[in-house]
Amino acid sequence: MSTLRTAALVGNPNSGKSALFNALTGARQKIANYPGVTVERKAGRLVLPSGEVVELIDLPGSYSLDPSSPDEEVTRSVVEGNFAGEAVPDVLVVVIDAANLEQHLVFAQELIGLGRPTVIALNMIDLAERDGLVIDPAALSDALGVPVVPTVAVRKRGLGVLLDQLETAGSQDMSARHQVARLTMPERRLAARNIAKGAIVSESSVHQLHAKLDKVLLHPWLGPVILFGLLFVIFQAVFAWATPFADALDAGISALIDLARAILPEGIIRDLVTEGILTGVGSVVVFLPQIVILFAFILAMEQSGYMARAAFIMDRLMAYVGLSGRSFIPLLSSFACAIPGIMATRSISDPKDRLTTILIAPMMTCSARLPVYAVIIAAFIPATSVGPGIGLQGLVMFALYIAGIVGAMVVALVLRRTATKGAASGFIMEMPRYQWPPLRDLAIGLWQRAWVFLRRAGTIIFMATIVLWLLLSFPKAEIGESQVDASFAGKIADGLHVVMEPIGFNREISLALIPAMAAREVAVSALATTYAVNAEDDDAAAEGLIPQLRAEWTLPTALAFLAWFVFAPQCLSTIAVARRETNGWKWPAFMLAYLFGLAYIFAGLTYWSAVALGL
Ligand SMILES: Nc1nc2c(ncn2[C@@H]2O[C@H](COP(=O)(O)OP(=O)(O)OP(=O)(O)O)[C@@H](O)[C@H]2O)c(=O)[nH]1
Ligand SMILES: [Mg+2]
Repeated sequence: MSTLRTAALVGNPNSGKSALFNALTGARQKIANYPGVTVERKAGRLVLPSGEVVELIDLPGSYSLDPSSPDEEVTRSVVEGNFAGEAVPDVLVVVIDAANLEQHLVFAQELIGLGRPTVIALNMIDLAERDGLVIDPAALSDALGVPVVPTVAVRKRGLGVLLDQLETAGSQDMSARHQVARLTMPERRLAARNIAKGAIVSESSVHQLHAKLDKVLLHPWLGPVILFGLLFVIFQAVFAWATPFADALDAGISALIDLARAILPEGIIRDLVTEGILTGVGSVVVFLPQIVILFAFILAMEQSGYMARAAFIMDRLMAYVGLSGRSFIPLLSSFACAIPGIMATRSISDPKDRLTTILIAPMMTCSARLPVYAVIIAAFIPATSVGPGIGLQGLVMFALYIAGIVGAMVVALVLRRTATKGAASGFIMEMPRYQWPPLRDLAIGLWQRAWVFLRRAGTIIFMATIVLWLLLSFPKAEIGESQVDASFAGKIADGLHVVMEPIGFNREISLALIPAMAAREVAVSALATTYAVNAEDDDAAAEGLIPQLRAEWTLPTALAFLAWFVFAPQCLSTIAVARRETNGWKWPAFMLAYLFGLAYIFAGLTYWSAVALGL
């Protein structure tokens, strides 16, 4: 039982609670410029000027204490002290957006009305100033009866004063609070308008540029064209810009392998290090530059406010398949990884909308597929240009991403008429303001992404590679027999190959699919290790994965392999999260079955069409 005082950050979505949480506790919670980023309660610690340690809780944004979605339910239960194992927070830090004063004061009053020690963080004061708003915090404080501290969470401005107020919050005068508590919703709205009016000293309209920007970016047909154009550019960049860095990494790994060969005595250990660890893990690590480039774009789009516009543009498209734009943000998060994507569905209020979104999230191309796609594309798709500045490789990558999206939309359409039948719910999302992505946040975000990727390489991929190498290396082959044929892994692969052969998969692919259930990238490291073990001598092994793929695979097989990865639910953690979020095995089992079914069918169709076309 902790005896620390607790303070909870509450307020409307996108007011900067998590940014403030990070600034106060040194944590690295995800922040992004659209509502609904935080979906769970998160705790951290901060130290007051007196030396007292306080537990700070970051909460999902909410519009009222009357929850309309699972994430808002978390906020209410924490604030009201009903959250399992947790007492009522001692202090509420209500975070409001200075440039959206009127809207944010509605919920703020409801919170003040609870009659608990409360401090208001008047956040984003910098954006209010940029937009030509001058606000008088003292007037606001008088009207609300609680301390108001202007802050800029992302620049750590105003934090000292905020901490001082937290220190003394326990001795606040509560006498005026009961008046606020009795207000009805319409009365609160009216009061919010009046209080905001009274606190705004001056206002000039410099919104014009942003309004013009919205006219273009949200235009009925120009908007989608710009969005798809942008996605297109992103995938071109992923290939074009990454090459020099990837080549350098590749050269570094080859040098390491040569070094290991030179210093280690011939034997099992040397083989494990060169064929297993360095070849396997290295084959995935070379994709770091592409991952970083992809995320640089995603983070910039999130922070600038464009992502919410993209959701708005997609809303119409999503309505056709029975989903709302609300699903867009979780689906978009799934491009990084389906796990946070599925968790982000907590901000969807309609349960059937939410379930459908969970079920299709794994079809969004997560970043773990990037190495798989990239290695096959590099091996089989020529690096030619199909137009000014348009490379064929980037185009194929773009097509694979689109295939996932189209597949997901078709499945949603079918599900919404069958398993998760229901009408599409309306879309209400406030558009965040545009702003330049803070460079520091961008750098931190990229660093985190790169670290997640490298950590996977160092843990899951490392372990899977070692296990696979052992299974591939024993029992030892007789003279004249291939090592893979003789090995345990070879026997396992032979079994699975019977099922996979009709869709053009060879034995190495069949084998790689098994460890890839742990993480998709393992498919690449598994292939690299298998070919390295099978190579006749060190020189053949040193050639690298891509020449070996070219030598061993036909083009139809390579294309079928890509099609498989568009659909296959190749990652157990996703299934586990789906189980947690749907409270049972029914839906994850359904997800597993339909995704494997689609993967098999589409890989097969791709293979047979390619063979028929004589590719
Ligand atoms: N300019 C400026 N931007 C800010 C400030 N505080 C937060 N932001 C930005 O506002 C956006 C939203 O911040 P978050 O901390 O994710 O907001 P939140 O309240 O946690 O949002 P939810 O988790 O969705 O409820 C991010 O893009 C931040 O970089 C601020 O004081 N000034
Ligand atoms: Mg947040």
